[in-house]
Amino acid sequence: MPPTGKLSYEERKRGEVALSEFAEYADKQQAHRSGQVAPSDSRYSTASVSRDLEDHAELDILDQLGLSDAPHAAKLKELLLGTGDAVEDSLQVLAGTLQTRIDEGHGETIFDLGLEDGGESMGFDLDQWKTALQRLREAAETITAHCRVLLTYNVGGPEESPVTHGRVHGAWGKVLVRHHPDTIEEMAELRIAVVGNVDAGKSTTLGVLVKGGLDDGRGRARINLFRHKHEIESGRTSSVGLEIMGFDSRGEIVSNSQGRKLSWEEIGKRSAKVISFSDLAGHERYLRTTVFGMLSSSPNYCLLMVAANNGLIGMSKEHLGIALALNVPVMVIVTKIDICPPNILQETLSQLTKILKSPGAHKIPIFVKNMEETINTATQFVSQRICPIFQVSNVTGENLDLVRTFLNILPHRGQYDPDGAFEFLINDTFSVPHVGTVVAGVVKSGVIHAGDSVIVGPDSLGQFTTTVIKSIERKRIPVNACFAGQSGSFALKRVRRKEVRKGMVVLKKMDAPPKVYREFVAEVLILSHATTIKPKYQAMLHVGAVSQTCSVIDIDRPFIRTGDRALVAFRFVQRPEFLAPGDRVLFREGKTKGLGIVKSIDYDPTKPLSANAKEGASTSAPTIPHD
Ligand SMILES: Nc1nc2c(ncn2[C@@H]2O[C@H](COP(=O)(O)OP(=O)(O)OP(=O)(O)O)[C@@H](O)[C@H]2O)c(=O)[nH]1
Repeated sequence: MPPTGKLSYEERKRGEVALSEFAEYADKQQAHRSGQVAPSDSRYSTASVSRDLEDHAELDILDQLGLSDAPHAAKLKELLLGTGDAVEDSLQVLAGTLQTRIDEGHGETIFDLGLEDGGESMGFDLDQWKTALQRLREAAETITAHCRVLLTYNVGGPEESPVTHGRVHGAWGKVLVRHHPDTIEEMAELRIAVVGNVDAGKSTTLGVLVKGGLDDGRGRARINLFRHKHEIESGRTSSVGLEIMGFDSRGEIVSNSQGRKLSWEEIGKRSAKVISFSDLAGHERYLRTTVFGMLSSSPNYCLLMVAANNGLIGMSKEHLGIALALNVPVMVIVTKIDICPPNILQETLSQLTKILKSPGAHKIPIFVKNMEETINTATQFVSQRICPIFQVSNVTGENLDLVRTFLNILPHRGQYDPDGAFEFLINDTFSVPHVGTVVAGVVKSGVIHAGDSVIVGPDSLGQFTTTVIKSIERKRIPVNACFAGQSGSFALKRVRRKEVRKGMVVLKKMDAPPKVYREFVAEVLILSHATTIKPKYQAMLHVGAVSQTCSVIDIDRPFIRTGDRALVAFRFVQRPEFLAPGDRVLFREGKTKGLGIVKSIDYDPTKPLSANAKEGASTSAPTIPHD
C-alpha cells in the first residue's frame, strides 16, 4: 500500500493497542512498586501482553513477578550483608554472581542493590546499605571490576533520586559494576551514527558531550570536530566525522577528566568502554556521504538530532527512514530548548511522537526527563521498539548529564558472530608513511591476529589478493587481535593503496577462492518513485560499504512503483561483490528510493524469482520494517 501519510483503522488500532498496553504496563509497574497491587495480579501475566510488547517488557515483567530466580533471593541478602554461615566464602559467592551478570552484559551490569531479584525491598536501613555497598565493592575488586552508584532511594547524598514516590521502602540503589579490561582488546566498543538536519546541533552536541564545557549558541563547541578546513569556514559538516567518548571502569568520562583535550590513544588506554560517533552530514548535497556512513560504519545505534525550534525537517526524515531500514535502534536528542518558546517545543514533540508512532516507524517514544527514567530506558534499549527522547540545551547544559549517563550505560548489542569465519568489511583506505597501505573497517564475524595470512578483495575481476596483516590498531592503539563487532585498521603487507577500495572484504586465507556474485535476488520495498521501475532500470545500490550501480534484470511482476514490495534480481554493472543473504541493501536514483534484503546470491534465470528467493532464504533474513 502506498504510504499516504494517513493511518488505516487497523494500523491505528495496532499502534494504539501497543501504546495503551505499554502505558497500562507502566502504571501497573508503578502501582506494584508502591505496594498498591499484589505482585500475583493475573493481569501481569505475559500472555495478556501483546507480542508487540513482549520484546521489551517480558523480562521485566518476569522480574517484577519475581519469577526469574526467586529462590535465591534470600541468599542474596545474606551475601550482601555477610550474615550467612560462611562469611569468608560468601564474598567469593557474591563475586561469582557478579561475574555471571558482567559476562551476560558483555563487561558490565547494573545491580539493584537493596532489592531482591523479584524487585521487592530487602528493607535495608542506612547502615545495612553502606555495608552492602562496601561488600559489593570488595567482591567487584576481586574480579577486577569497579562500582559506581548511579541512583539511590532513601539513602541521601549526591545520587539520591529527586523523585520521591515511596514505591519501595528501605534504602536501595542502582549500581553500575563494570569490568576493568586487562588489555585494549577487551575494551568494549559501541558505534553510534549521528544524523539530523543541517543546524540541528549535531556537531555542537557531540563537542559538548565529549569535550565538556558549553556552547555559546554561535558554534563555539563544534570547532573541535571539523576535519576539513572548508567545513570550519562554511560551518557545514561534509565528511563522515568521527569523535570518541571513553568511560572508565568506575563509570567516569575519560575525555574530560583531566580538563584538557586527550588524544584518542590516551582515551582508549584509560577506557573500559568507548563510544565512537560518526557525525554524518546534514545537508541534502551530502546525502550520499550520509547513506554511505550509515551503512558502512555498521552502527549499533542511531542518534537523531532535532532542533526544538525547527522540528523534523528536510533531511532528518530521510535519515530516520534509513536508520529504520537498517533496523538500528534510534534515540532522539531535541536541542536548543533554551531558545525555543514552549508552544513551539510542544509542536516539535507532538510531531516527533506522531512520526515515531506511525506504522512506518512503529516505535514507542519515551520522553526521558530524570535519572531514574534514563537508567530504566537505557537498560531496555536493546529492544528496537522503544525510542528514548531527550530534550537538551548545549548552552545552559540542561539535561546533558542525563544523556552522558545514558551513553555511559548503553548496553552492548550482540549482532555479530564471534565464532563464525573471519570477515572484515573495509570502509576506508589509507596510505600511511613508513607503514604502507592501511584498511579500516568493522569485523563482522570471527577474530583476527596480527601476523595472520589473509586475502583481500574482490578486485574488478572478482579475484582476491593474498597478504599478511602486519599490524592492527583499535582507536589508534596497537593491539594484537580484533574481534567480531569491533572496528579496527590493518596495515597490509605488499599491497598498494590502489589495489584496495571501500566495500572490499578481508577474509582468512582459505583453500578455495571465496565466491563473489554479480547477480542476486533481493526483496525490496519501494519508498518513493516518480514513475515505475521495470527491468533494465539502473540505480546506485548500497550494501554495507559497497556502492555500485546495479541494473534490474528481473522482477516478480511487470513493474513496481511506490509502496510495492517485490522480489527483484539485480546485476552489478562494474564488478562482482562479496555478498551474503540477509545483507541489507538501499538503492537510490534521483527521487527513487528503495530498501531491501538480499534473499539469494545464486540467481538462476531459468527459475522464477520466488523459487530463487526460497533457495537462498534458509539463512534467516531479518524482516523489512513496515511501510
Ligand atoms: N541556543 C542554542 N544553540 C545551539 C544549541 N546547540 C547548537 N546550537 C547552535 O546551533 C548552530 C548549529 O549547530 P551545529 O552543531 O553546527 O549543527 P549541525 O547539525 O552539526 O550542522 P551541520 O554540521 O551543518 O550538519 C550553532 O551555531 C550552534 O552554536 C543549543 O542547545 N542552544
